[in-house]
Amino acid sequence: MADKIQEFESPTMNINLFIRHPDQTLQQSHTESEQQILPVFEKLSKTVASLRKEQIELCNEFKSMTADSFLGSEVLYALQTLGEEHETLKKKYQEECQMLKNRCQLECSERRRLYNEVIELKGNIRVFCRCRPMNHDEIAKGSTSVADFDSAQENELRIIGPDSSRKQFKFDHIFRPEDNQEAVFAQTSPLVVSVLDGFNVCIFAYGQTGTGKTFTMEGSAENRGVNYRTLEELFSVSNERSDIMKYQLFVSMLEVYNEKIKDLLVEDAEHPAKKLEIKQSAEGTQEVPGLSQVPVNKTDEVWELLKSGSRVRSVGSTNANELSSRSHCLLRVTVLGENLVNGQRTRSHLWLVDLAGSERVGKIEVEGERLKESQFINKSLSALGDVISALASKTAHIPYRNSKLTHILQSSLGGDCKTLMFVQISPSSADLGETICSLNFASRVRGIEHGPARKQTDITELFKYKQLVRELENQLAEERKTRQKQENRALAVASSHPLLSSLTRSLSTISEKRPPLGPSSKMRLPLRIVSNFIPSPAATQKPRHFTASRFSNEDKENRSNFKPLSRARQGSPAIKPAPATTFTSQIKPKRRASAATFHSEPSSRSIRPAPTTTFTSQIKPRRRASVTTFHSEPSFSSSMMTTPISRYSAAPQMRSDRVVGRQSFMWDPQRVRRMSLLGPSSTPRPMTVEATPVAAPRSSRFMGSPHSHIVGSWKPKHPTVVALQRRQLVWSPLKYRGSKGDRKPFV
Ligand SMILES: Nc1ncnc2c1ncn2[C@@H]1O[C@H](COP(=O)(O)OP(=O)(O)OP(=O)(O)O)[C@@H](O)[C@H]1O
Repeated sequence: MADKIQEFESPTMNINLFIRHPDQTLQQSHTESEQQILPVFEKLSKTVASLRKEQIELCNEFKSMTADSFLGSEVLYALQTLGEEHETLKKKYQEECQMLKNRCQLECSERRRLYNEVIELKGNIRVFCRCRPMNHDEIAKGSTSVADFDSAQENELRIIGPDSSRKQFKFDHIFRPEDNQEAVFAQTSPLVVSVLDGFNVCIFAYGQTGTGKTFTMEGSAENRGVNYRTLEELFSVSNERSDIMKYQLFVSMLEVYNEKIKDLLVEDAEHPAKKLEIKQSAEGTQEVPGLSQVPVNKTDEVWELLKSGSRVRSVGSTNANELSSRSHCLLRVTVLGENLVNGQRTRSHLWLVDLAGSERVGKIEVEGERLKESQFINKSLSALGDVISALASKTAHIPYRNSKLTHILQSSLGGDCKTLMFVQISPSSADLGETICSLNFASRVRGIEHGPARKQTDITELFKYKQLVRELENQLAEERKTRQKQENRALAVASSHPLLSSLTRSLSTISEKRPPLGPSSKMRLPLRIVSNFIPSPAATQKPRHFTASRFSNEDKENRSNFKPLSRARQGSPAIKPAPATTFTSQIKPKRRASAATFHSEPSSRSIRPAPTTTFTSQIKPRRRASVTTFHSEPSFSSSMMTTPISRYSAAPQMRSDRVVGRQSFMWDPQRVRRMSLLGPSSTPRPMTVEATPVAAPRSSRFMGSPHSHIVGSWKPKHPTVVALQRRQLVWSPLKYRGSKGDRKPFV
């Protein structure tokens, strides 16, 4: 039994214990009962064996088990499908994200591009004019309104002179006295929003004291101005864009008073801990280390902040304004932007500037401290004018550092920055002079942005004409060569024949005396004159005559009459008209023309048809004309004819205002443009301007006309020559000579 027990290793201890009971007495006593236990034991053994077998099977089964053993094929398929779907969706999501990212980038750049285009079209420098209502004082004193608004022309304004003449001004927008702050901001908001797109923007209010600069920029609690509305708009737009953009806005407020910078947002602005200076950062931007920068998150906190800043601002009483701003107040809004999709970050500034009054020192009768303030104000406003002028003429050096005002605004004036100027005016007849000055300055600022485009057009035209001239030159040279060869051949044949020797000699003599095929070297290139004279269409239509009743600021002719930004107003010398003008240009081939000389000739000496104005050109080969010579002939009736040069000649910025006798002077279009902006005069422009210089005796050297027989005998064949000759604006002595005196060569 024991052996049997040993034979079977019971799977359970209980069974073993039961079988291997050690008590011998029990063993003996149970001997009899063994027979009874045996069948049970066998039964149990069988059970154990079967269990053991089952266990082995289970073990094997377990060992051979895989994932498939647990799941049915449907479940597996479903899982596989889900996995694939998951992968597809993940891929799609990633693609969508990429597309969104690209779209955001595209939208951003597209928005920037479109906005840039609009601004480019409208001009990077935009000018809005705002006329305030008449105040009680002015009405009480019996002043009348000089501002005449045309309901049909929204952006035009006429100023009525003392003699009832009207001077017309045109701006990007004109706000009338009845226009409220909301209307003003509606026009301004597109520009301010571009700061959220990463552009630097500068908005400034310019004008005489008491015309509403502070009203426009700051406003009052009931009539909030551009500053507050700007921040309100920035909050609103940044909220709209919150799903793709995150913005942080900071506000700084400072004033430039007597060329010193004062932080208006510190506790004790009157006693600053440190002197504030402008420093250039590593990125090249202008920073004011130590200037407080307050983060702003909602409109509620902004108004109080702005008010606290303006309370500290330097104001003083002048006879022109009870609370006159004696400093330039600058509010800077710094925008930090982060594109949540592509992580792109931007940092841009918006400057909102309330300039100090631009009135004349004499006008406000200041002295002492006020006078000193006014001088500083004058200086910085002049510097601002210089910067704008230099930006317009695209000169390499922009004089930003000439004043604290321009230096601090350096990163926000010029380049692809957007600039908006509010020119503020008073409607009162008592302020007429100042109003005209402000409007003239604003017109010049507005005219600036169209400069480069005009210049390009001119360059294209010039290039076209130069090409034509070059073609003509080549053609003439070719023809001359061929002709020379023919003559040489004929002479050689003639000289080889004894009977013709005498004739050969005669021919040689004739050949020497004979004119060349084309015009002589002196008059060969009349067309080169086109590089100097590209008369404007107007020049061929009607004379320019500025009178008291007609002085449109649209007319670029009045550049000659520009007044400066400076308040040191002086009268500009009026240029007296000559009764008639003959422009005689002597341009020598292969030399460039860069200067002009005027000549005046008494009528008695004139040999040209009296009623016309004649351009005589002499061009010598292998010289580029560096001097263009002008003659004025009193006998000619077309005294008002205007050419580009004659226009410039009338400009005070030419090195010679008047032409006396034969005189040469250089002119530089950039200088003309710059000086025209800030010329020496700042008084209202004279009502009459003549474009023609004072007549002076003409040099006899230019009295003679090209030889008629040459002109008459030479007929150009080349289509370019023929076409060029037909052009009205190109004067050719050949054409004139061929006219037998009955044709007017230049009208
Ligand atoms: N468009 C307007 N509507 C109503 N009131 C105006 C308007 N413009 C200006 N004013 C009022 O004219 C007065 C002078 O305006 P403001 O102080 O803004 O002039 P300013 O040009 O800033 O003068 P300064 O250069 O001396 O600081 C203020 O009382 C102002 O409320």
